[in-house]
Amino acid sequence: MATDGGTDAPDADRLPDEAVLDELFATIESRKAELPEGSYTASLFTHEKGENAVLEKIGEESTETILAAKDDDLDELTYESADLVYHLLVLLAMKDLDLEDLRGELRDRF
Ligand SMILES: N=c1c2ncn([C@@H]3O[C@H](COP(=O)(O)OP(=O)(O)OP(=O)(O)O)[C@@H](O)[C@H]3O)c2ncn1[C@@H]1O[C@H](COP(=O)(O)O)[C@@H](O)[C@H]1O
Repeated sequence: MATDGGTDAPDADRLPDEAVLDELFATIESRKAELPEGSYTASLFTHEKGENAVLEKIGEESTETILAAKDDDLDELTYESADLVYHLLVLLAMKDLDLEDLRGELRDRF
């Protein structure tokens, strides 16, 4: 897991679980705007091949998620799912989409 590269990240011990996705996305958007050195997330927004790198990661993490599920390894499934969701959120931010777009799409399916 990446270390925090800035001062805007929430205190994980005090953050309610239901706020984690919002805080993660806000951190990703902050990295996109401020591009701090040493941040893996920022590197994805600055690298020439950043979009391809994210797409490749989504492919890799999807495969690892599938393999964990097939192995019934629930810890690994949780870990790989988190990697997958993180990279998916980076991709949304890269395309100027946000969690509201995702929530709206899901809400429309109810
Ligand atoms: N949730 C994540 C997160 N999940 C995965 N990653 C990074 O994604 C990269 C690729 O993941 P992998 O699992 O593939 O890691 P790997 O070590 O290359 O392993 P392999 O699969 O290649 O063997 C690693 O560098 C991970 O650290 C993440 N990097 C950051 N975050 C969040 O983003 C915030 C900002 O982090 P910075 O990127 O440091 O600014 C952090 O506080 C976290 O909340």
